[in-house]
Amino acid sequence: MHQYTSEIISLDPLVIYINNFTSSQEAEEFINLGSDEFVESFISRSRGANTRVTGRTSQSAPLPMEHPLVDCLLSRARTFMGSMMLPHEPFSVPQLVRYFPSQKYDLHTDFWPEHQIMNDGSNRLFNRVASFFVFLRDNCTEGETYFPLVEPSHTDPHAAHDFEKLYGGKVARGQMEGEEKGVKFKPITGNAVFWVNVDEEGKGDRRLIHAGLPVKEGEKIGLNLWPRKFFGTVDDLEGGKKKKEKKAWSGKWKE
Ligand SMILES: O=C(O)CCC(=O)C(=O)O
Ligand SMILES: [Fe+2]
Repeated sequence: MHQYTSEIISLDPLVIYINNFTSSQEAEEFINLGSDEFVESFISRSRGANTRVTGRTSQSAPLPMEHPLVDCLLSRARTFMGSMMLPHEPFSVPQLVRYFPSQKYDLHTDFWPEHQIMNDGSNRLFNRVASFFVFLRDNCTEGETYFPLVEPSHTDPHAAHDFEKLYGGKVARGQMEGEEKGVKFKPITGNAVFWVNVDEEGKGDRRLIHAGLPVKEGEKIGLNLWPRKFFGTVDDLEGGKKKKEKKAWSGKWKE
């Protein structure tokens, strides 16, 4: 039986740190399962073709969902989510992401501003209701995952300066334009960050913008798990009418 522990970082929006979400051995096995498949990362746009952009310079690789180890991890993630996920709601294909020195992923959200259409012919709409980002290889300096708009929930404001001590250096305050802002998570093999992207009505929460900060030295590998939630069908949305074309939106915060 695999054991992990969790710590709430922020209640609203909900961000949870998970210790030992995978063992180091599992982490290496996930890397091995995907490492032949690495290609330059692209950004999945709301509409239109996926594109390569300068804001994401990493490589990505899908993991085979039917592999018993991947299936086991997805069940672990499903159990973690409890009633947030209905039994018929699936995960997207898990995605490894790898960074070498100076590679990064600029600020973006993991949800789409417009729900996506399932490609199984059902016409159901879905979005990435939450995200798990699991650190699988931490052989690097810097390369933290940074959330500029998430402030840690403190019951005692005087405890703020003890922040790093509180989380044993795994979580630190971030900086933006010279000011202390948000939180950043240090890559530590096996540990994960979980957050909720989309509310019950299907509205995305832009406070969850985040970035993979540039790796300074070494190599960082992470794994994205994206639980999908269904929000009706195309027919509910359009009332049978053809929808107007909207400008593609990549989930990127700024150009
Ligand atoms: O590499 C990171 O720290 C974050 C990666 C990420 O946000 C993503 O792949 O969507
Ligand atoms: Fe992301």
